[in-house]
Amino acid sequence: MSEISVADSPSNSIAPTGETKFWIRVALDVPLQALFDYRAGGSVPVGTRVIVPFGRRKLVGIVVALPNVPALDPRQIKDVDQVLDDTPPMPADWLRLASFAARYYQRPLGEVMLPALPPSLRKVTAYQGKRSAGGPVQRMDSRRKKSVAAPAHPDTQPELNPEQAAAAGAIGAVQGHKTTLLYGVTGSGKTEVYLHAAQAALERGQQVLFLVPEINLTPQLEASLRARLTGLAGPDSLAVMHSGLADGERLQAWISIQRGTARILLGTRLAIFAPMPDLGLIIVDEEHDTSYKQQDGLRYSARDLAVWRARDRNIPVVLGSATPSLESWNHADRGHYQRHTLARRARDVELPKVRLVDTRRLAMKEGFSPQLITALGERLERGEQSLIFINRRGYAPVLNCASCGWVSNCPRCTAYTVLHRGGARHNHLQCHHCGYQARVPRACPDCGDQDLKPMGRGTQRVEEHLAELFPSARIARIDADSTRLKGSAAALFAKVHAGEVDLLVGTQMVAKGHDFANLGLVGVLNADAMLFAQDFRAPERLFAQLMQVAGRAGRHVTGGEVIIQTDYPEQAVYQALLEHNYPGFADYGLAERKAVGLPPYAFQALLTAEARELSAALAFLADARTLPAQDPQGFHTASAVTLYDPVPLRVVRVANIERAQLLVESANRPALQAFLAAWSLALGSLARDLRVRYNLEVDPLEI
Ligand SMILES: Nc1ncnc2c1ncn2[C@@H]1O[C@H](COP(=O)(O)OP(=O)(O)OP(=O)(O)O)[C@@H](O)[C@H]1O
Ligand SMILES: [Zn+2]
Repeated sequence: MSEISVADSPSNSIAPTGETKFWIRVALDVPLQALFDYRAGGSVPVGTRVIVPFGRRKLVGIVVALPNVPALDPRQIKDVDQVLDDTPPMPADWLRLASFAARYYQRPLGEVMLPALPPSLRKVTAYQGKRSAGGPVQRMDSRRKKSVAAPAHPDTQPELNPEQAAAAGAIGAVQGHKTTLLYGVTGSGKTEVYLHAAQAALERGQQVLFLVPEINLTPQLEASLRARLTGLAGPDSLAVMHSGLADGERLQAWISIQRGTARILLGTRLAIFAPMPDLGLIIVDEEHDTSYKQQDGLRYSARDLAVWRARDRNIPVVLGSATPSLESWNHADRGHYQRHTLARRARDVELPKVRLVDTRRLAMKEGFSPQLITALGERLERGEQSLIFINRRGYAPVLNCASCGWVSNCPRCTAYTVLHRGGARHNHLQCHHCGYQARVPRACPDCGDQDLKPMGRGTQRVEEHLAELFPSARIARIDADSTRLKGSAAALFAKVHAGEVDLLVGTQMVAKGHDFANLGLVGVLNADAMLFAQDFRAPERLFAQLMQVAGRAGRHVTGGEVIIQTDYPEQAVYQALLEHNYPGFADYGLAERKAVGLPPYAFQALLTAEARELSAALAFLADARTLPAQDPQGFHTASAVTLYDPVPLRVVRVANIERAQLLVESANRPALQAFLAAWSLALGSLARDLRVRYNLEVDPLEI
């Protein structure tokens, strides 16, 4: 993405002079590739929010241009209903970011801009109606008590080691724009480098945008930012933004950042759209993480937009990871990004020793090898914590009848229902695709046999088995089920950090970013499940995931160990893990991608269609495929673009909707972009005719 250099100039044409008519062009959150003209009573700056009539409704929109001549007959143009001036107009760089995102991801401008705002700034009812009381911003300001922020408990600031100092120095020395790829092995102290860079930016009077994949998983980071940086910039200088916030909290964070009272914004992907007048530095932690990709609506990559935004504003951006995406690694290889390496752990400890346990000829106990059981016992005896990683929640992925072969299928999806144990709903079967739930049948619905067996295992079953193996150990499970309630993830992690847990079982939620002081051993179950996935990025993701989880071991004291159970120890992914060899794995992966012309050596888009009948979805895609031939002029770059055959998705039916997809690929990004622009214009009416829902995703991460 960062190769795209088309900077959109904000379309703020000159306001009409000597005339009494003020035309405004407004972006609205409606699924139409169009902007809408209205008449205003006076001059309204570009970037202002307005309430306008639209059909029989009223909508909040954003003024994006001031045309001299409206696009329609002036007599047909309606008056603006209300000009919202309780916030400053959206700044020019924000408008540029939104128009770039709209163009690049092929969405109407209004469908990009409005959803980016906090809900209360885009709801008509927040401004009009009995209880609106001057609008949400005024209501917030009058309600808001001066926060009695906790005094910044000074945090011990370690002296940077030479590698960290070099990286922090290089980032600090950047004049104008540069992308820095901070490649630092797990536990190498990347956070410390970010903090130094952020501190320098704050001292220059700038704002800092700090993006993380998931906020609930990183309470430690928030605490460090608060302790270290708010001392410098004031108790209210840290704002936090993520999708779990209540509307009022989200509004408050947004307004404080836009007003400039907050100087640091810590947020998940949606924070990339926060207006930051003094933005001087962007940090993207765990830049490889797929959570940066929005999976519905505007399917943007916050990481890629961060690089674009930094370039547009001519400021530095730092992408950090122990396992960078191959895209970013390739940019660094080609000199587009400056790479800094932290090759050693920050504390005086060695990286953990990785062991592959070949499970092909072993007598396993409920999925545990004798080696892993012995190692767990030893760690317990020494008073150290261990982590068992299995990326599957629930008790068992499927229930099965031993006599007739019946399996628990979801009636609405082409997927098994997962057996869940206990909790408020007792035992039940649950579909992880559509949420369908059912009781566990007493007997096989097909043959009546009562011997139904759970097949395979998930976190709950592993937890149960650990309790049998180590009855006196204190066990905690961290997965999407055990952390459903607000605050529960933080509470569970706090217990782990306080040493109140001996054995921790978890999904990828435990792999991200945690700095466990007393964790000696990591055991990995069932890693092979991802080995042969069809997606060409599967090995990259598996490697990153295992490297991250392995990196939780032995962070504060030497002697960490990682045991990976596998049937395929000879696979390249595992061999590279043995040596913590990310660069080797990346070089190998890139060479392979290059040989077959896959990203980052090609650019892709994915058209997905959904319908009641698979045939309708496939027919839509087949028609979509022929559109270019019907309009060679409109699709003048079609010859540089490959359209593959439409195919059903692997999980073809979800919630009774059947899905198929068509992959589009080109070695030339501008050619692909031009193609997609023409294509997306034509797809809408085709989909309406065939009664198919579709979405077009640019740079898809999963195919
Ligand atoms: N210069 C330093 N001297 C001593 N300790 C340090 C230094 N820098 C960082 N540390 C400590 O090293 C540990 C690892 O640092 P940190 O969590 O930032 O690593 P990281 O690079 O983010 O790792 P990961 O990618 O695994 O999340 C922390 O406990 C941190 O306090
Ligand atoms: Zn289902």
